[in-house]
Amino acid sequence: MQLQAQLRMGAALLLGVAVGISGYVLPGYLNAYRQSSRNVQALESYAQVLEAGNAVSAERGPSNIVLSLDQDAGQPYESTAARMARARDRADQALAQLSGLVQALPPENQRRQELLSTQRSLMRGRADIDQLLLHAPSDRSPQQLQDAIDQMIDARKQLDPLIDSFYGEAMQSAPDQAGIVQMARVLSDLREYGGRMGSMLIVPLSTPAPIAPARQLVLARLRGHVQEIHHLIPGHIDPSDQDHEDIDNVRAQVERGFFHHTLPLIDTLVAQSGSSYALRAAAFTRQVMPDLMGLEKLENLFMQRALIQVNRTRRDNRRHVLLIGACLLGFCVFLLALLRAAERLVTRPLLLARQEIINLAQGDLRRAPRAGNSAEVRALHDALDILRRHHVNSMQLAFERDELSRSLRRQAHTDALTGLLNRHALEEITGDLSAEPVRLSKGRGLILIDVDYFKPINDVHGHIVGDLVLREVASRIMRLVAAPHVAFRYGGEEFAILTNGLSMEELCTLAENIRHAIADDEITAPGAQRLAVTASLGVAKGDSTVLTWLDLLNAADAALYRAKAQGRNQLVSASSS
Ligand SMILES: Nc1nc2c(ncn2[C@@H]2O[C@H](COP(=O)(O)OP(=O)(O)OP(=O)(O)O)[C@@H](O)[C@H]2O)c(=O)[nH]1
Repeated sequence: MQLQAQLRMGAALLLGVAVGISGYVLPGYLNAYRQSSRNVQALESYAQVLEAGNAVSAERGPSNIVLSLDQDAGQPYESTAARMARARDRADQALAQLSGLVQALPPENQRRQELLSTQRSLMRGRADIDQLLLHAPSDRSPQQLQDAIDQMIDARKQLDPLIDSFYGEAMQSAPDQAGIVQMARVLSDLREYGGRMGSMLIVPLSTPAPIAPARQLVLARLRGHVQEIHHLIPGHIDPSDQDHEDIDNVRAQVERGFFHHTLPLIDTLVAQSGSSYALRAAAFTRQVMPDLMGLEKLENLFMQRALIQVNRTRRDNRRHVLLIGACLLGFCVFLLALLRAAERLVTRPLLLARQEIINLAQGDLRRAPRAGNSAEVRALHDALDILRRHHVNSMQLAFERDELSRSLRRQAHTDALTGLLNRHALEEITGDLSAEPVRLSKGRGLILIDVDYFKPINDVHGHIVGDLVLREVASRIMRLVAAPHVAFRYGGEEFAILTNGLSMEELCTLAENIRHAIADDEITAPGAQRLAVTASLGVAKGDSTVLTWLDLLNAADAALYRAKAQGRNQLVSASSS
């Protein structure tokens, strides 16, 4: 298997393991993240419904002041009316936000219905109040006043099922925040019960008049509830938690304000029913409102604390999910980079080196393109260079050897004295005449030339002059013999011309020309001696009786013999003999 494929398989295996581990760990964190997101949502919804409840409760305070408008109010009507308008805005905003939450639910859903009836009830209460405000305080009947106040209390009551429902959801979604969720609910209830008790005193204090027995009963019951849930608020709240010093302070304010001021004040006023009240309605409301706001403030702090906690958990879970995802992604990128690096640094250089080796083996000595710069790859390239140099040297040597061999071969076939091909070269063509006869190919002819009376030249003029005569005779023969005919020095003072494609007549003409070329001009020897040289020639051609090289040689030799015998300086053809 290829290295690259093996690397890819290894990377895929590692990736599989990484994905497996992530697949094992990630769902847990993902679920935790989803759960914490649901917790955040449930707590935020719960905080909104509590705010809506508080806002609707809080609208009663300024409304009560506006409605009562007694002499000791100490504040101009306009500023109190503006305060009521702000309270209405706050309630509208809170209900609108809540409406946004339940808007997605189907119209017949319980929550939507409860919210709608709250809003309707609140609108009725406001309409009653606005109607009463059209009259002077002295023209407002106690019953109309009481009805308007009761309508506002009723509007807040309409919201209770919605608060219960979001409370249940928050308790279920964020069980680890159950203590805080419950505490916020307790504070919200205290705020409403306290406000409701106060509102029930407005008409008696405004009129002034005794509190009706039925209302006294309701007041006693509400007072009982408040008493009951008072102990659910711890005296000190999580003192180890440094960012909640505020909570502790506000908690102390609530204890001082609501439990030790508002409640005793209500108790006193209820006890004064039937006699004269120590306070009028507006003054009473102004005293009580800050204590009720303290309860709201404490509740908000609790909810903020819970939201911070669940948001922190959600952020932690999201960070874990992102971290695992990023690790997986990073690992994938790392593996890809590793594969690419392996391809660039190892596989590609190896394949290119392989191609270079193949090229060298095929005799291509050019340097092929290379890749990679690691020490190992550089060592491989060095080895390739060594191989190339060795190859170049080997080829150089082989070339020189071939040259030498060609030169030796040339020398072996050349006659050193005359430069003509020698007898050995002739035998390369005719074959070994002493062995199996070799058949003549068509058109072959042979002229044998023997210098006449050469021995006396040697004897009289010396071998140096003899050699010169032989070179001159060879030179004259060469001038007349051209391809496809070839001249040889056959031995001693004897020459041979192997012809191809000549008729006997053409052979004889050539032979006669050669004879004339030798005989017609004297040869000048050193010392300006002039030597008359002649030669005898025997001519033969392949025919029906001359079939082999040996036959041809014998026929030419016999003709030459006769030329000598007949007086020399002549030619004799085998056909004429
Ligand atoms: N200078 C010289 N002489 C050679 C060479 N080769 C052979 N010879 C001489 O050539 C002579 C040949 O003499 P012969 O065979 O008697 O022939 P010839 O004297 O030419 O007489 P005919 O052929 O009968 O005319 C000998 O004396 C050889 O020594 C050579 O390369 N150089």
